[in-house]
Amino acid sequence: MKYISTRGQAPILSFEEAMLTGLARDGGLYVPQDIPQFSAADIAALAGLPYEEVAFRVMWPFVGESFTEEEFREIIAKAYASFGHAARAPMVQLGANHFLLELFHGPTLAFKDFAMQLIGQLFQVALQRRGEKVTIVGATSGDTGSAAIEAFRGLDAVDVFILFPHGRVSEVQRRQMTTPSEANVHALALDGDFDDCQARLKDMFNHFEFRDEVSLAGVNSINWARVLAQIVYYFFAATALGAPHRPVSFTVPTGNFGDIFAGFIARRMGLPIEQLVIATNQNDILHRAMTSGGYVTSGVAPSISPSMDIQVSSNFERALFYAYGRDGNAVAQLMDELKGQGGFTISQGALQSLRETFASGRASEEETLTTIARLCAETGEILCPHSAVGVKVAEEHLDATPMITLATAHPAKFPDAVEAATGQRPPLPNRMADLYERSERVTRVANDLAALEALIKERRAS
Ligand SMILES: Cc1ncc(COP(=O)(O)O)c(C=O)c1O
Ligand SMILES: N[C@@H](CCOP(=O)(O)O)C(=O)O
Repeated sequence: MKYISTRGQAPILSFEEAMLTGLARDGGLYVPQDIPQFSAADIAALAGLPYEEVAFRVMWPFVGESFTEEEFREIIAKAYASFGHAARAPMVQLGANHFLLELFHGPTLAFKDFAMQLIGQLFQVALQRRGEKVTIVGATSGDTGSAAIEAFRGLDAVDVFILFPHGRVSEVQRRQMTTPSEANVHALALDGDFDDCQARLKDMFNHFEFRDEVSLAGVNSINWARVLAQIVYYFFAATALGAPHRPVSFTVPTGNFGDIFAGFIARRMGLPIEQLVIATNQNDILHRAMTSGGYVTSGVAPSISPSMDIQVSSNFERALFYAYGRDGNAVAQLMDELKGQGGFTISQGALQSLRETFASGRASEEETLTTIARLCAETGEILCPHSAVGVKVAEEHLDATPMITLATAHPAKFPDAVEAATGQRPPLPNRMADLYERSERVTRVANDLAALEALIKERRAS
């Protein structure tokens, strides 16, 4: 299996190379040259298997020559061993035809652990084999950062620097990033929003002298391996509800478009997904783009679902690549317009293609709070605000097909919003009950590329 860039001008890479490279050198994102196809029999055979076995069968065709089968099975086993639920991704029923897939039982209580725990193991094996070290720089609106730190803390071959927007993540998210004491972990609070963090990260990747000097690697969902790991739970959940014999729909709380793009790939692999619904908070650029065809940035408004406070949604580029018939030049032109003019218009053909796959909706702050309160009263399920955005939008798309909403974080990560809605403050699991007592270590940084690069060069272990 080989990987190509969405902008068509970067070297074609193997899975391992694409994983260690992160952003393509033409500024694009890596996607598989061909998408493996699963027959109805292949899909039916997944029903009832343990999560780890589903993970192996779904991901193996994408990985092939980069790892041996034995290595890859062992990596998967280690990745999910620390999850706090035997099913890894349990599903609960919310209504007659509505299900919630709980993706928050990993070590940092967010869906990011599914991919990050796997990537941590993959990086270790690959770097040890190559005798190399890397500098990981990540941008986070709260959850990617803590999951990355958890996956890479204490590893000799990796320094991990996480940029998060100062004052715009929840206290639990911040503490998860600032309390690890390992010398290879560096939490950086940037004066700006998540889009600024992600823009500086991409600037670093596009500054080849810096990139090569520090052996820059990325673990945001710009990294194909992140998307790959997230495809698995679409198959796991859909087969639990009767796929391939019965189609299902998914609603996904969306920010950087990585999670829902994994659903798009699952669908292209043959999984019968009827509706794939983008659920946004008040930062609704994706919903506006799907409705009007105009992808126009307008500044981030802080919300009670802070991990989705994003305007420049990285993985939308991957969806555009397919909507434009895999035309890298067209994608590169749109991305130039986004950088230069703050937006672009999606062509009629591409918009139609996107609408054939994706539906969309938005939840206001008020609607998010009332959804948390109502679900708690009606079902006893306490939702985090991101999952509540998903549930509210899913309810607008219910029909005869079972709808699965992705619950992307544990409510205890966002206790203020949950308390405002329900009067209850959800407790942290026992293993992190002392999080508020641990001492913090963080560096406040300006939104300045040169200063950030200098700090990273100085801090990383040479
Ligand atoms: C809790 C939570 N929900 C939803 C999202 C949105 O996911 P994506 O960025 O893959 O669209 C994020 C962050 O990415 C998140 O942390
Ligand atoms: N919501 C994310 C933003 C970064 O997304 P990623 O999936 O591209 O890593 C976060 O929590 O950091």
